Amino acid sequence: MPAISVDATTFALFGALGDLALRKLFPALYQLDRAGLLHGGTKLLALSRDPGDPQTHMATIEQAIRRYVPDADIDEAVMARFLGRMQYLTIDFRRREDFVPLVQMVAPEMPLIAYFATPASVYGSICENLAHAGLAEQTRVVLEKPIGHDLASSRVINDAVAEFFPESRIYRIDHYLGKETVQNLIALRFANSLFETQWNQHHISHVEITVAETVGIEGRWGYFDQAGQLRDMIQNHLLQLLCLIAMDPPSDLTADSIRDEKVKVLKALAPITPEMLSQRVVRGQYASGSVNGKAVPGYLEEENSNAESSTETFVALRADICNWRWSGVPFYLRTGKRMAQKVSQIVIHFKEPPFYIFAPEQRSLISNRLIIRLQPDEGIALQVMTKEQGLDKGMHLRSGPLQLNFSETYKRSRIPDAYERLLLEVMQGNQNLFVRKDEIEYAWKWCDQLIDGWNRLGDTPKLYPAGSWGPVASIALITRDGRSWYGDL
Ligand SMILES: NC(=O)C1=CN([C@@H]2O[C@H](COP(=O)(O)OP(=O)(O)OC[C@H]3O[C@@H](n4cnc5c(N)ncnc54)[C@H](OP(=O)(O)O)[C@@H]3O)[C@@H](O)[C@H]2O)C=CC1
Ligand SMILES: O=C1O[C@H](COP(=O)(O)O)[C@@H](O)[C@H](O)[C@H]1O
Repeated sequence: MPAISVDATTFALFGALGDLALRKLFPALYQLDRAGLLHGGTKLLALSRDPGDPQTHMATIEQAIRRYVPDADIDEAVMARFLGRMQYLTIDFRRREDFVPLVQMVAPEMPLIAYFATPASVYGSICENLAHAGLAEQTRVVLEKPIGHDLASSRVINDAVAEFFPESRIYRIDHYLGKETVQNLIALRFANSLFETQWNQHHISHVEITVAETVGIEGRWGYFDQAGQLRDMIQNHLLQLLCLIAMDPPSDLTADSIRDEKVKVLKALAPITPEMLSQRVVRGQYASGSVNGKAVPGYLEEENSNAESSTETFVALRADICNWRWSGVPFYLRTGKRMAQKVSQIVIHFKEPPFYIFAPEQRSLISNRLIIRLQPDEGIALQVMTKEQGLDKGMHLRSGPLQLNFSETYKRSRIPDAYERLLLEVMQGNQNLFVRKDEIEYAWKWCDQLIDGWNRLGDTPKLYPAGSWGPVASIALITRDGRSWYGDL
């Protein structure tokens, strides 16, 4: 039996036949059921405007689960139980009258979780219609990212939702916060005094955050071309990672204590003016190339593409945090599609010892690094200097890792998908892993100035071959400061 207890809920998935629902959300819900983490009384409502036969739609959902859940995890008894919880309803989320049959399907005594796997432009209508149907009081709403495409549009959406729901019942998803290794950042930093005493500008020279993907835009041109990598990845996932690395210790683990500390970091990010852009930020767009030995088209040759697009698929930048802890410590961020390798990692580079007593030619070797690998091969490595072994070696130094690989050390067969964790947290009414309105707004404010600068300068992205580490200029961005991207890779 699982150690945690979860109350019965009605879980209504708006956009049940969309890409996110089929690829991520239903498989995650199935895994929760398999793990015994869905209460026996929990009901699932699959909501979509497709008027076809409900049985056909349920079959589509079942097929998606069978496709995206590993074969070894498919248990026919669980599948039957899972599908038995589900009802399908055809509903246009903008039409008030369509919510009447929904009310009949919602158990009045249970919390209703309304998950919006839809474009953000319909969030306001769904909230208004839920409220009009008399369902608001029992409802927690879950909003997918991105919320808007800039500060102004995010405020419009957040305000439309806030008209009907208090902040305490709004769950804004950033799925990186549900990744086991991202949560580990909090344990690593605040449960080990070893690190926390070193975690400042006295001891750290710089920080790298890399989220490199090998995938392209996976048929999502319509969405992605309007967004670009800055809005799609930096505004949310990478800035959240930066906050978790840079924030001061929260006084407890409550949602607001953690969020308060994250907001302080976002507020302290130094502006990057248009004059600084060329030195601090590099935009790229992938051209054709080869990824993992397979030829792939360039961004402008993707399905449904527009050959004129100057949307970026890569961003590298240097961010500076203006506070006592981080003054003079650059944070180098980079993320891109169609890169050489899928890897998300954070590298903390520590400063050299204050006085050097070893052979001068070995000086360049000396550097302690903490490498936090978020995916794949989740783990932590601390690069430390030791003496080379052997009578003939004298005091020759070498760098080696103290290594913790999570799957090997803890013999865990499966690291749960981020959505499993996040869905469970919503069911438990716990907001720790969700993003507060002001976090979203400060993140947009900082990203907006970059986009405004690009627009003002008429900036166009630099091409990089698919399967590489991005435009050459992204290497110059860091070598200019006498450093290099760790490992590349
Ligand atoms: N897909 C992904 O990997 C990720 C998605 N997201 C976010 O998740 C959300 C969903 O994305 P995704 O699944 O890719 O998008 P899709 O377009 O695949 O799915 C959205 C679904 O919402 C439905 N819908 C839209 N308007 C209405 C309406 N008025 N009434 C009823 N149904 C409606 C669409 O129906 P129809 O087809 O009829 O238009 C569609 O089934 C978005 O906010 C996106 O930004 C976030 C991170 C990753
Ligand atoms: O939110 C998004 O994230 C994915 C990358 O997520 P990961 O868990 O595979 O690292 C990205 O591909 C997508 O464009 C973006 O919308």
